[in-house]
Amino acid sequence: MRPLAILPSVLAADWAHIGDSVQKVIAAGADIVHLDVMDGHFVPNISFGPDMVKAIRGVTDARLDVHLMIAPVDPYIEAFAKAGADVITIHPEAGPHLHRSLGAIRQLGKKAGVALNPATPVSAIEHVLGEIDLVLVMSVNPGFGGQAFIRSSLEKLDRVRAMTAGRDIDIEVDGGITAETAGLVAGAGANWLVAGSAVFKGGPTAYAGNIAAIRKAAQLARGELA
Ligand SMILES: O=C(CO)[C@H](O)[C@H](O)COP(=O)(O)O
Ligand SMILES: [Co+2]
Repeated sequence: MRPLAILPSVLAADWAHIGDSVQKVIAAGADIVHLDVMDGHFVPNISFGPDMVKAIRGVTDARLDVHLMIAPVDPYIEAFAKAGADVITIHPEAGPHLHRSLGAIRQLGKKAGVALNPATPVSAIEHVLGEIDLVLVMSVNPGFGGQAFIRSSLEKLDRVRAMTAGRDIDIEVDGGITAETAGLVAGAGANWLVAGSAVFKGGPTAYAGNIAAIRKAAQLARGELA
């Protein structure tokens, strides 16, 4: 089994104290930081750009997982790589040549991911399996935190697991992940669990308990706990 990771999405962090929030959530047990970049065009919301990634890079050595919900994506890949991303994930709909964009990410020395929207078929990754390090299964429609988990993503995770079996590819799930849904997605094959609202709810004193509850549910589903 591939290592389990819990990734807080800073979309739900305290943006007035972003550096502090990120450092506290890492100290509370988070494994990797998930950064949602939205352009108001590919998705109906605007978040932040490479300068925010650079600022967060400046306050932590933790891995940064940058989820690009922007189109066109190609002109911005290098800026996010230079800003300090470790993983860059793109949507197949965001550029004309997915294979080329993935190659560009790896050329910059970064891990490359493909994100599948709820309506995007798993076949979108079939011919780029050799070019990716990660598949991100969206379990909400992209654009906002705090949405309800879409259950059909469980079947999609199953299919992604079958398609990527035997390859060095992590399976990430993003949207509506809580202590309740974490076990379901981990049981269906996800090993990177993104959670925004469910990690940051209750403020800094609650981060450790929130992360532990998500991790425990996932570990139970993976058969790692009695
Ligand atoms: O990519 C995203 C939205 O497009 C976010 O990563 C995701 O929604 C996380 O937020 P929450 O855990 O609150 O659902
Ligand atoms: Co995301």
